[in-house]
Amino acid sequence: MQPVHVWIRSESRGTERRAPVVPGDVPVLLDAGFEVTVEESPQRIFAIEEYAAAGASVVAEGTWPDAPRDAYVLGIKELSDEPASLFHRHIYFAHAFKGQEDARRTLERFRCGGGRLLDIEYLIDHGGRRVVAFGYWAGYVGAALGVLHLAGRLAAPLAPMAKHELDAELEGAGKAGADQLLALVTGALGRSGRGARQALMNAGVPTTRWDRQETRDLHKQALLGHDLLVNCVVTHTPTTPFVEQADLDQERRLRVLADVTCDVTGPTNMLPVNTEITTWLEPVRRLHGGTSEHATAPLEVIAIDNLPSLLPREASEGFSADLTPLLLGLAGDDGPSGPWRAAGRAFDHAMDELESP
Ligand SMILES: NC(=O)c1ccc[n+]([C@@H]2O[C@H](COP(=O)([O-])OP(=O)(O)OC[C@H]3O[C@@H](n4cnc5c(N)ncnc54)[C@H](O)[C@@H]3O)[C@@H](O)[C@H]2O)c1
Repeated sequence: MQPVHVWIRSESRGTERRAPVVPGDVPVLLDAGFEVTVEESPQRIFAIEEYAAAGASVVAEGTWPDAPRDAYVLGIKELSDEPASLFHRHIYFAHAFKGQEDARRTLERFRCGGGRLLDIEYLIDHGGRRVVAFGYWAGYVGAALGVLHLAGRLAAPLAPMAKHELDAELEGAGKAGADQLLALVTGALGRSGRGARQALMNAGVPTTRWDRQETRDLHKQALLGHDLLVNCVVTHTPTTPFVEQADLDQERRLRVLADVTCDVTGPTNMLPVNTEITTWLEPVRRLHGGTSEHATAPLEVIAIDNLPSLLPREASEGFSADLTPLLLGLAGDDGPSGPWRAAGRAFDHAMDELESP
């Protein structure tokens, strides 16, 4: 077994309250012989005292550039802009392998310092499936926001909350008439689809579930016959979109799209009537004013790309439960386990692309 040092850094984004490993999972790493260091953080949902009580070493916020060279620096979202060169092995969601904004700059920083990026999005199993993701709580919050908006109970700006507060709102919405709504979840068998179904169940909203099989021959009228569509589909092959511009002038019951997938500019956007995300400040945007001819209501969209951050405690707990056993795989005598090797290959590929003209 190889000695491993995991350094949990503070998040650079002020609204990011989640943690990749929760205090309750620190002993799992310590018992396996890991060294665990945690940076202080003003916004993290878990107090630093909880990490200290669990046995982690505590250091000041933002000190990871001074971490021992062999430490794995672990976070969730983007790094701070400094230092310019990165020489550690970093584990986080960098969104830097598909030509996204800032991708090149991020990769250049790794090249400059000789560090490595093990992007959590690229931790996959033999079947190519992601092994750790925030999907469940994204679906839960996405569906909840859709119901609350339809019930006239969504107050902006949004802010991180506790699950019991959100559930109380959902229950209230159900009692106030949301249980008369009809919801459709697409991608219903996936991680976020399951979360969405649970939130709708908590609100008492009758829900239709569609996954690949049910959308093979898309029944557009059936789709438009729901008040709320919660889209949780992941697909890499362009297929018939669920809602297109031409559908909006049709007679329809559909009033709100809660787009959990948020693939708003991608070639496989299943809701091409929308091409922009919405935000915590303005969670809902109007896409169509409705038609007098059919007496149809306006159509609105909620497409927030950081939904799990609104339930930071539950999102962190679920994520940590999946990530912690994987971290143990960093210590293998024969080198890191399969998912880490897959993430390493994705990084090498991205760096090769960077070099090519
Ligand atoms: N908005 C956010 O804050 C947020 C947070 C986390 C994840 N996400 C995104 O949510 C999406 C869902 O993630 P997940 O973890 O639930 O994925 P998942 O792979 O667990 O589930 C996707 C589901 O889509 C189904 N599917 C694929 N093609 C379909 C089709 N044509 N019709 C119907 N169903 C189809 C699959 O069978 C699967 O059940 C991802 O794009 C992810 O990046 C968004």
